[in-house]
Amino acid sequence: MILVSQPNYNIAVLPGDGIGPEVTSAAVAVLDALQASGPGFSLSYSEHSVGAGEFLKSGNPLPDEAFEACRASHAVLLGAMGLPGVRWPDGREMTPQIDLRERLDLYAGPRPIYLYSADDSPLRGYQPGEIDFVIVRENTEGLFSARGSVQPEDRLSASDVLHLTRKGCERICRYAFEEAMRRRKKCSLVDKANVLPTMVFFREIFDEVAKDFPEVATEHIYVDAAALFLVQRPQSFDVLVTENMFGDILSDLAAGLVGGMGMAPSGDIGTDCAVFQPSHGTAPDIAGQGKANPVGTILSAALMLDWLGEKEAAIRIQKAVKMALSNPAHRTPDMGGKESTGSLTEKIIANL
Ligand SMILES: NC(=O)c1ccc[n+]([C@@H]2O[C@H](COP(=O)([O-])OP(=O)(O)OC[C@H]3O[C@@H](n4cnc5c(N)ncnc54)[C@H](O)[C@@H]3O)[C@@H](O)[C@H]2O)c1
Ligand SMILES: CC(C)[C@H](C(=O)O)[C@@H](O)C(=O)O
Ligand SMILES: [Mg+2]
Repeated sequence: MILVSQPNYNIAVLPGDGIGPEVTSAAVAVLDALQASGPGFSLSYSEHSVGAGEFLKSGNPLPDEAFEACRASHAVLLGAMGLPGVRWPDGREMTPQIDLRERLDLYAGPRPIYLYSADDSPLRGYQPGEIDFVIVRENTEGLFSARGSVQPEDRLSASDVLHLTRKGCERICRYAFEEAMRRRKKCSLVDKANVLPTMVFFREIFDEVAKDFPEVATEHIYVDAAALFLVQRPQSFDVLVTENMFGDILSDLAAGLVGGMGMAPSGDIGTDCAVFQPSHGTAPDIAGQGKANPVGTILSAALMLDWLGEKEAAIRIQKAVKMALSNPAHRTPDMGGKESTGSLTEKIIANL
């Protein structure tokens, strides 16, 4: 008898705050159902407390034990972190997701946007799949790198510096072009090179990297126009690459085109470490009520499997989501439906 060993992936699960625990349990339930069908690999989980709730307990929103578990795992599945009332003394919220991105060097933030059903979009006339693009957000520098900046005590002014490096711009552009090569071979740089010298620099590097990808069509779009075109003609986009803060803002706008925050998955990807989480936050307005839309987190789990190399399993989850959503009644309240987080998850599992 020949025993073939199958890979086992250790997944650090960070439920976090607000609806985070509800949506991560939904994604883990889908992964469990997938595992039960014998996909040729196994998953083991370790759960860690992080976020605003953990800060209130221990004084640290990202305890060393949780951080080390993330570093040592094959991948991390995160819910959401932060609560508007829990802040550092300088007034900023606890945002340990940024610490994770920076400390683990998770420089690429792919945020795929896909329309599952015409009625889910506030835009008229788009059929399923006709809105299909990915925002590649630079995750470790840009305006966010100013977050620890010390402000003058006189309270007469305040400033944050937008910092970009050649290394950071090159690697995010290369990631975006590689993504475009796997997709429809178009890459749009979203910048503000009409005003900011940092963005002239970003554009120069984008154009340099583009030379290595002659098959990919390119364009430069100012970020304000990009917001307009995303609403007016989202079908014209394939891959958009942009600075950290611009990517944060545009990815919420883009989620709105396909049904809202609950429909938008994301990855935070480094060279040998990655975190997967929905693009949304902790939604304190609906937390603990079973109303959270689990789709973004379930699709993030699919991105995780894809990144681990389990592409077939990732596609099975994406297809199960597609089939479940093909029934218009299968919607949570944010999308006008009556399903709970748990009942929609069951519908997805039934289609696996
Ligand atoms: N990645 C993260 O962990 C992350 C992302 C964004 C915001 N936050 C934090 O979350 C808190 C709330 O922020 P916010 O209100 O600006 O953004 P949010 O994304 O939590 O909520 C915005 C709106 O979308 C709705 N929504 C979000 N996710 C949903 C889901 N899965 N199902 C149904 N409806 C959903 C909310 O009910 C709310 O109306 C803040 O503390 C913020 O810092 C965390
Ligand atoms: C909570 C916040 C720090 C975070 C970000 O801005 O990166 C979130 O909005 C996101 O989009 O992941
Ligand atoms: Mg955001």
